[in-house]
Amino acid sequence: MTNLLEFDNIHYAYPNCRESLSGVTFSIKKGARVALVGPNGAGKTTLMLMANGVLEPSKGRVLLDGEPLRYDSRSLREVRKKVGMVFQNSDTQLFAPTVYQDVAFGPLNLGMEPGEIEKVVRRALLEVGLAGFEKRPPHQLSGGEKKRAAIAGTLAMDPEILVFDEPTSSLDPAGAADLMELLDELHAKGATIIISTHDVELAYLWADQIILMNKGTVLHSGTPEEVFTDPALVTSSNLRMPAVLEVYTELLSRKMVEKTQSPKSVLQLVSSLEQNFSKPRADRALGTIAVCNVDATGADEIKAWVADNPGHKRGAMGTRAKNLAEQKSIALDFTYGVIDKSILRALVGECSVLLTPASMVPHVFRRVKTYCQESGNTIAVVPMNAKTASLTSGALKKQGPAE
Ligand SMILES: Nc1ncnc2c1ncn2[C@@H]1O[C@H](COP(=O)(O)OP(=O)(O)OP(=O)(O)O)[C@@H](O)[C@H]1O
Repeated sequence: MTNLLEFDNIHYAYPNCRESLSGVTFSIKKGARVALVGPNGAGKTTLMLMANGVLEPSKGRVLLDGEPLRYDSRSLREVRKKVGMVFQNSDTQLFAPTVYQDVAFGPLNLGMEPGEIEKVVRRALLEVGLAGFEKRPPHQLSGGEKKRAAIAGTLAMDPEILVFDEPTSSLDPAGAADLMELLDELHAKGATIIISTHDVELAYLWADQIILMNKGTVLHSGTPEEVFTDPALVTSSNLRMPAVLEVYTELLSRKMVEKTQSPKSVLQLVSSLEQNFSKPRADRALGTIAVCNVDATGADEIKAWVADNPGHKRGAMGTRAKNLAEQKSIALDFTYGVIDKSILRALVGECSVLLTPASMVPHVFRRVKTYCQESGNTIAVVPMNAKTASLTSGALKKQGPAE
């Protein structure tokens, strides 16, 4: 895979200050999920502002698609079409009298036709779960809604790379989980995503590349496992190990689990323990997981299915699925980490149904299938209807049948 974005020996000092970035070098591949991780003042925000040319390095180069960034206004316009930035504080990004006008601002500046603007604004608002919010003044929105409106403004430009500074910092746990699901959806549709965070749990679980920073330098660029299983590296960046790894390390030292791939989630940790204490048994009755594509299934069909299957736990991924559940008074058992939770329930013989947007259906099938391959357990994952089944062929082709 080629490098989409490269930082080559970047130095930067704010006026009359000492250097905030000192010789930062790393690259990002197309389609990556990257987390810049580091303590306060590490230089994460400053580096992100380099990604779409808001700041120009005092020394070194930023390369986009192999081409060094140029800082004249015409070149910067092109860069900002490709690299969208969502700031930590949404209030600095939202300024128009209505949500519609805010989201339309970028496309309007690009000189898009009014008909086209309307299309992209409606699509962006639908994507972030804010359809119907067009006329609302942004300052009256909740923190989570403001964040989504700011993301819609960026999506309206259809960027290839999305950069989020501390995306979950002002959100409650449910809001943060919703937002990360939205990022997963955008990633599933092909976006390259970069976030900054000091939340090690989130970075460890979500990213496939970690850029560990401290004091304006990169300590390490590598996989989450490489970074977070190295206690010296974690300590040198004033961070701590993710809780699940800390528990795993303790269990390892007591020989209560075998040394295998480091667990990323409670599910994987439980699987390691289970492998040691009770080998998976072919005769054990496991629950099934039904998956429903909410983008192509009528709300009444879903409600009827749920009524016909009262024993199933219910989970929803993404705002559209959660909104639908709320509108139709479908009580949810899982609203975050839903795939892992449904697998955990299946392991004790309980069935679940997951309501998900179309883009996440193949992902659910792949995740369950991967779990089954790794654990030796066999959990059936089934499409709720034909409109969901049609989305699963890619997932099944890649990894063989799901059941
Ligand atoms: N506008 C500015 N003027 C002067 N110095 C700044 C400015 N913005 C940031 N700095 C300094 O640059 C360094 C890096 O700050 P930066 O905000 O990039 O770090 P960060 O890793 O994003 O921190 P946080 O996690 O707290 O947001 C810090 O020493 C900070 O004081």
